[in-house]
Amino acid sequence: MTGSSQDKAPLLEVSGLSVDYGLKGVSSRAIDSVSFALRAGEAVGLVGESGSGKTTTAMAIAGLLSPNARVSGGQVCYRGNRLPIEDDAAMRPHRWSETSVVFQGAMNALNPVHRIIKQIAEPCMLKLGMPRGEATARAGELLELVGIPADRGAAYPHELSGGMRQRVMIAMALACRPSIIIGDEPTTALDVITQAQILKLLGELRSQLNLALILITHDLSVVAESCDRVMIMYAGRIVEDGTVAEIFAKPKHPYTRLLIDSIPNPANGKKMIRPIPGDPPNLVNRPSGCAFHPRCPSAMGLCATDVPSFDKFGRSRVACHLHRSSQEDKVAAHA
Ligand SMILES: Nc1ncnc2c1ncn2[C@@H]1O[C@H](COP(=O)(O)OP(=O)(O)OP(=O)(O)O)[C@@H](O)[C@H]1O
Repeated sequence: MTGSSQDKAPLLEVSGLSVDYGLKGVSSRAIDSVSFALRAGEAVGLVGESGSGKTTTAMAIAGLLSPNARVSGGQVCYRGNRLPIEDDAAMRPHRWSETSVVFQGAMNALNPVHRIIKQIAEPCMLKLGMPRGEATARAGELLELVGIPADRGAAYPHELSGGMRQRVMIAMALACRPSIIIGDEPTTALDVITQAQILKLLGELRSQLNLALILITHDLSVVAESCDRVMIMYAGRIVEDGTVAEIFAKPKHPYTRLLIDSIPNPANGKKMIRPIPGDPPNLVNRPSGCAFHPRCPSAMGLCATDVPSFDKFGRSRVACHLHRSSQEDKVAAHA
């Protein structure tokens, strides 16, 4: 963990960010009032069930929202400057520059008919204005940086293993010298050993280049190994945010507790992922109050009517009616 980054001003500040998708005339809010800050060199895990809004949050920050998405509120500031995230054209110069994304499934993202060196050199030419020779030399350096000998640059994507292709994707993401890398399930398609190697590489690059990392995953054990902090998302909102040590030792939100409980642990005989009972909510028809209340084992009357705001606890924050300084007393009194 890197406690030293704690005192520095944020590199990225996301405030009240909301994004809606329009589909067949129906609008649904995919993320709602998402706020957080990210410091240089910090690694934050973004965790939640499928559909909780992790990718939408990432795409809004990176300027890669799909055409049917609309930023309906909030702002994103990079080094104190507001990014024009609601304007696709104005966002173009920022794309892949300040924040880059490494997606899962490199085979789909790479062009099968171009040598990998060419694919890495391209963003150096297009975004950094480098002449071809200089861009090719930089592409070779980037390959070496991600652990691939530069002379393998002549290979086509199908000639590389899945892990090597993911390393190529990381090299491409680094091409324009970003300060933030978002890994959107970057190791999901890989076997366990290759997954560990790619996570190790991201960790090494992070300290070598002082990169901030947002790691999107369903897998809390990946977060525990690779991140300083974790943010838990449910139905488009962050419900808990804190250091990995705090959240794993003392999860406050019932959803976080169930997520942690769902991790298999052969040491105590829990061999399979234990799914959380119930289904994630339909975002077109979001439950009132706390969106988790219909599935929450600890829900109270208030949870069905009032949206919980954040309360701070040390370096963590949680949005849950069970955990308000005043409410904690009430709950304890009725226990
Ligand atoms: N292009 C789109 N058009 C319409 N709805 C979308 C689009 N992309 C995402 N959504 C919806 O927005 C919500 C959030 O999706 P998002 O992909 O951000 O969640 P996620 O947490 O990243 O999920 P996953 O883990 O499955 O990738 C979901 O209800 C999803 O169906």
